[in-house]
Amino acid sequence: MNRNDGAEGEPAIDVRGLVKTFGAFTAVRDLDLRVEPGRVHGFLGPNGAGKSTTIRVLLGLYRATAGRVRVLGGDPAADAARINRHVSYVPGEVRLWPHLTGGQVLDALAGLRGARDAAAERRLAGDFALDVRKPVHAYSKGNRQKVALVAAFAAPTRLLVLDEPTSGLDPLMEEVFRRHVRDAAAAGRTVLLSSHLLAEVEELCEAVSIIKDGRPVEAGRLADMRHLAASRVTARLDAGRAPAVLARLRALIPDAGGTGGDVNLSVPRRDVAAVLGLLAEAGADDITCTPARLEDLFLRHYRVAAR
Ligand SMILES: Nc1ncnc2c1ncn2[C@@H]1O[C@H](COP(=O)(O)OP(=O)(O)OP(=O)(O)O)[C@@H](O)[C@H]1O
Repeated sequence: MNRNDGAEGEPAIDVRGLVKTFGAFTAVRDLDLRVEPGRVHGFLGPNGAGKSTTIRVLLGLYRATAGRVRVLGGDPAADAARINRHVSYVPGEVRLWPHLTGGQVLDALAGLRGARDAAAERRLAGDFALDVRKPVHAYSKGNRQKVALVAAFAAPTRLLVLDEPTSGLDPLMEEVFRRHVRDAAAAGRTVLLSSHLLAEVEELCEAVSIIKDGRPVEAGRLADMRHLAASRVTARLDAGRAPAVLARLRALIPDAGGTGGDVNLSVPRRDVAAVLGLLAEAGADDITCTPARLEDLFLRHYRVAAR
């Protein structure tokens, strides 16, 4: 398989109507996931939402119960070995051969893949401050994760599937990780990133898919989602005038309310200018406007999931 395999412009990952059951339990239902080539795509959802299960189907480790799954133009259920030569995978909990050194693990992984870029491995091990001479059993969780990340980024692959890859990394190494994700995308590689670090997702991902209880709840470009998210507007009004001003605000924000003269509003972006104008005209003091944070949008989905 080379870069020209598959139809031109075909998504790197194209999942339609995926269902995965374990006995009577349905872990994933009716999931669509489309990841464009050369993009960093966030895959989000609360614990147990079905992210790792979906990823295992993409890698050919689990067989889909129903649905259509295409990875790099192929079917992982039929062709996992061929597809996975072009895929780097990092799980959240990295298990390695305990008696090998980090360097020997890198040798073994490259041997299994049949392709290697040793210079890139050395550079990455340096960036991640990984001592490859140590045996795996002497590594911390973070260091085991670094071995997997060095192997993943250094391998000459087209797709990186990263399942909570930074859960053991300290903030400095997390920054090194982000730099390499950006470099991978700049080099035309595709990244599927499952993460609970919403700031990481917000910084790295151009698009996200959010799932809960195995079902898709939101998918799209982050720029569009930011546009949909609401800004927070607060202000202090003269208590006597507050009821009249709130009545006018309700024409724009139906659930606008306040205690005494304090107002605290969640305002869709398109209404921000009108609301600020109205408050200024009403002589409000201490007006603040905090732009939409994607984290609020993500957490809303998480909270709904927790109910
Ligand atoms: N092999 C299995 N057999 C039975 N149930 C499973 C199996 N693997 C996963 N599940 C169940 O499927 C659901 C989805 O699990 P999954 O690990 O895919 O979630 P996740 O989104 O990756 O969660 P987390 O963020 O906690 O890693 C969970 O309820 C889990 O218990």
